[in-house]
Amino acid sequence: MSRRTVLAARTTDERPDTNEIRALAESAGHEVVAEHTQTRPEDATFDLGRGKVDEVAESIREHDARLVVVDNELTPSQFFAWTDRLPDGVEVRDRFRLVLDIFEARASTRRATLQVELARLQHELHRRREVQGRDTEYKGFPTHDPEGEWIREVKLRIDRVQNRLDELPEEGDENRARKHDAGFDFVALAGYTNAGKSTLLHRLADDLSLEDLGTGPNDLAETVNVEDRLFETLDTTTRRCTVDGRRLLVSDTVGFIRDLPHDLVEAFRSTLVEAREADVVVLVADASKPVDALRERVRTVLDEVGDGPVVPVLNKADRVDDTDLERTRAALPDALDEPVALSATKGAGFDDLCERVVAALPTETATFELPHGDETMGFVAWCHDHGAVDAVEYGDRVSLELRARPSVVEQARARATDVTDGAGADGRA
Ligand SMILES: Nc1nc2c(ncn2[C@@H]2O[C@H](COP(=O)(O)OP(=O)(O)OP(=O)(O)O)[C@@H](O)[C@H]2O)c(=O)[nH]1
Ligand SMILES: [Mg+2]
Repeated sequence: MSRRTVLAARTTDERPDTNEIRALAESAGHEVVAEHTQTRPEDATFDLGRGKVDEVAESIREHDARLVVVDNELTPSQFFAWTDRLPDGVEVRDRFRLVLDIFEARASTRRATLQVELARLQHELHRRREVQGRDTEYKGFPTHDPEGEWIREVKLRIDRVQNRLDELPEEGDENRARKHDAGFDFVALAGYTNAGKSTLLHRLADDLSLEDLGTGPNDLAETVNVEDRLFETLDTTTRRCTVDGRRLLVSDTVGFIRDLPHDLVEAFRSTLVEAREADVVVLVADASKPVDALRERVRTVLDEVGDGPVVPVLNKADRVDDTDLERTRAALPDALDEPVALSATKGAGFDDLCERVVAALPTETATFELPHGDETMGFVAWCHDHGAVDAVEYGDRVSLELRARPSVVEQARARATDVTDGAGADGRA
């Protein structure tokens, strides 16, 4: 529900940057009418100082606001202290609850809905544990629970949701191995929320007019028309494309955000596995962000994506001039390779990206020489289906150069041996 909203943000040693929390509040559908910031250590009662909380309360009256968003994670007691200090009927959201609200509103698949439910319950469990045994009676929140009954009840609900999640069909390791053997390479797009991952995925698949594995026809329109809706994608979408003869399964993943609440990260772990298990991760960053914010965002994502090859992308290059782009390039963490500058909406930089992704894939090459015959033709067709055939020549014998995943090349060698053995001639692999 949309509400007139006042923001409150505190950081310990620098002026708080409210851009992100504002974008989050707006993504949740709220109208931000005022903001109040403070630089100081955390106050145990409110997080911000008491005087600042009173200033926020005053601002709420003045602007007739109904909601306060605090850009930190509040403890249960801070949460209730805020509610007590504000005019009646005004609600409080901290960063966690706001992000959860957005996730809840966006969840459109059964998996995403259950994952959000799991995160909410886990958070509830932590809160209950925190207030367990305290004397204070928080509004509507029982604290006297000597038998631990409320905690048991939440745990039961967590088990129930977890069981339902476990029952959903998984893209398991077995499936992945089968697709690898069939010649598919896995590429994951990972990045901060709103960096342009979904736009890039659509462009990659559409530009090459390749088969779409299961996204609705309207989701591009939705993605492109709405400016800066955070956490647009909550479930993994996978599309197929062929680049330089290699067949890729490219997955979009849920976006990251600074301080993404731990319970949410846990709940969405299966989506993140997509990035961790990929052959190559394309790390998408929004080049139009200020350099410091961008570096921080890239680090946040890097921490989560595992140790495999990473191709960094500076997307939205259309929004910055060359000087700024160079500055951004230089500011990326040293551990990263040179980034690819790209515009997913304008379609620039795709050739570079494709080249870099293919170069990062696990690859082996082999040359085969085989006798003419039906079996060899079958072998040639198999190679085309499972990898990139860089050359085929039909001379005295058929000669073929294959470039593919090492496991595919291994299968090809076995098949070539069968062909030559069957033909009673010697083949060379
Ligand atoms: N100017 C410009 N805008 C872009 C570009 N790529 C994406 N956008 C816009 O950035 C916004 C976010 O794009 P998405 O593709 O939804 O971002 P995402 O990374 O999938 O976001 P989440 O699903 O929330 O993690 C949309 O409004 C896009 O139109 C680009 O290259 N240039
Ligand atoms: Mg997305």
